[in-house]
Amino acid sequence: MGTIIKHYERVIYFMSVVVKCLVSLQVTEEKMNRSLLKVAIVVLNIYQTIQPFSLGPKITYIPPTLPEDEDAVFAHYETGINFDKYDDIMVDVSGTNPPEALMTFDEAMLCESLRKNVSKSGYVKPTPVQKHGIPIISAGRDLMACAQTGSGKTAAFLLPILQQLMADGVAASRFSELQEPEAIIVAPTRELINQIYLEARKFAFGTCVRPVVVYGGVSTGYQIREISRGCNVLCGTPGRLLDMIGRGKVGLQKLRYLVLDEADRMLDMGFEPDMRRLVGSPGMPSKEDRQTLMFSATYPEDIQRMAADFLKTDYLFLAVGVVGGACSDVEQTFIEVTKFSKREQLLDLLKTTGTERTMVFVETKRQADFIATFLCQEKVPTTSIHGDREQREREQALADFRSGKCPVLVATSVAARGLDIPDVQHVVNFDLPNNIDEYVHRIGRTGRCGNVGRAVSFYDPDADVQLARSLVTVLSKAQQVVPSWLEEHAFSGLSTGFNPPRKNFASTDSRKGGSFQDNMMKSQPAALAAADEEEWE
Ligand SMILES: Nc1ncnc2c1ncn2[C@@H]1O[C@H](COP(=O)(O)OP(=O)(O)OP(=O)(O)O)[C@@H](O)[C@H]1O
Repeated sequence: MGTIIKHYERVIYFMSVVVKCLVSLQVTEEKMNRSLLKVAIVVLNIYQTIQPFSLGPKITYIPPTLPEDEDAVFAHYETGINFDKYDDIMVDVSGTNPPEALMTFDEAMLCESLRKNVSKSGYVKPTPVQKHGIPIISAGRDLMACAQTGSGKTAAFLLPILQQLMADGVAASRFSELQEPEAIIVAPTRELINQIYLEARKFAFGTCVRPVVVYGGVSTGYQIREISRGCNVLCGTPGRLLDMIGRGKVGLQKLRYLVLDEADRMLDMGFEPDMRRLVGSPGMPSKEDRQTLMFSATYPEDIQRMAADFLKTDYLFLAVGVVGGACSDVEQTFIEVTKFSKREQLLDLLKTTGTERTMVFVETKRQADFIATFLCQEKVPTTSIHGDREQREREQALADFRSGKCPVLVATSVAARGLDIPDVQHVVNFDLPNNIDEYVHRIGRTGRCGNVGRAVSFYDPDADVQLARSLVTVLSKAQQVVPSWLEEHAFSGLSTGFNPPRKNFASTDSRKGGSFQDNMMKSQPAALAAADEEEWE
């Protein structure tokens, strides 16, 4: 019986690979007729259903070698016309004796090579989270920070850490079996941690500090070799990090900094046990003996609990902007649709956006494949990213989207969280998410770093009414026009029952007594519906 299942599985696996190839080659209607396409999609669906039960092939993927030339390392975003508006964002720092904020990068007293790297990255002026975060971290304080999407959180923690490591002249012992990094950075998704690594690599360029990244979907042997070549800053997704520690490749004796980025997402994705295992790993310095930094877009009760457990009692709390609020540089529009009209509406919309980079969010992996195939058929160069695609395909999809070869990227939420891709002008919520935090994160893929962007959401009254109130609140707080029909839905009574506000959400430090309760902003704790068995890390 087992053998029959294995054969069956192999056939289905083989067919699914063929379908995926056809999809990625953008096979169009002329080459493959519609009925064949339908059969192909059914096969793919069957494969996706049975795949979780199979052990799957051994992972052998090795990512392409990164270019070493300066132009590639320092390729960056141009800051947008609204970059200076960041200065008007409300900032709240609480806790005892916070250090003074800095106003310029010069005041950060960065060492020469780091200063040069910051300038080559095109950074002229720090963003608010950097102005406040850098001195707090440099002063050795633990930090819990909440700041809006695209506002420069990564550099806020990387710069002071790298500065300290460079000032202390750390250098990784090359070609040693066991590496003992001074800093560990954890983030929930492969793409996000890779992005953080690229930023670290950029700022550490030409210095002795060596960052390394580890995440799922890539050959473990390859990553072990990368670590053994020297590792000062280890960036990783939770599972792979624990794996490397468990295999004795990474020791924690020298650890000075522990950074948990997108902490709320890590909890939503069920990584709390992994986080607790990490801080309880043998050799992990106690919280008194390490500096712990947590970044989160929201500050619900479970994050406060984690902050209390992981951070020193005198940690500082930094809130930049409306926590959980949308970036006002994104123009948000809503179109009332029915489930059956969405596809045609999407096509109409994409015809107006032309070659501008557009991310289309859908709820499920199946839907992502289906919509991407549909768009390719309609001659819109499209690629897709979700947890069922192999790592090689995920990285290729991002590369094709970045380069503009495929200006449309269809994605599930989890795969696209935290992505920082230049020139994403549009975000389309083909399916609205079922919680408001997710909505804010998705639309934050555009309008980054002072640039303007546009988000269009398809609102299906049959499916999305529970989100209406939170949407109205987000729109009003971001000074956007609220359509009257959306307001009607929001206050129709239907909206309330299904969308209980998340308790204890505070945009200020809960140790002050949670003075500001922003109930309207929240929906269910984000046990992500779209998460449907995605493989994140
Ligand atoms: N001071 C600065 N000047 C110019 N560009 C900056 C500055 N700080 C950050 N950036 C750039 O802005 C972009 C967004 O930064 P980053 O990804 O750190 O944002 P984020 O706050 O982590 O966003 P998200 O919450 O969506 O993950 C990056 O491309 C980064 O290099």
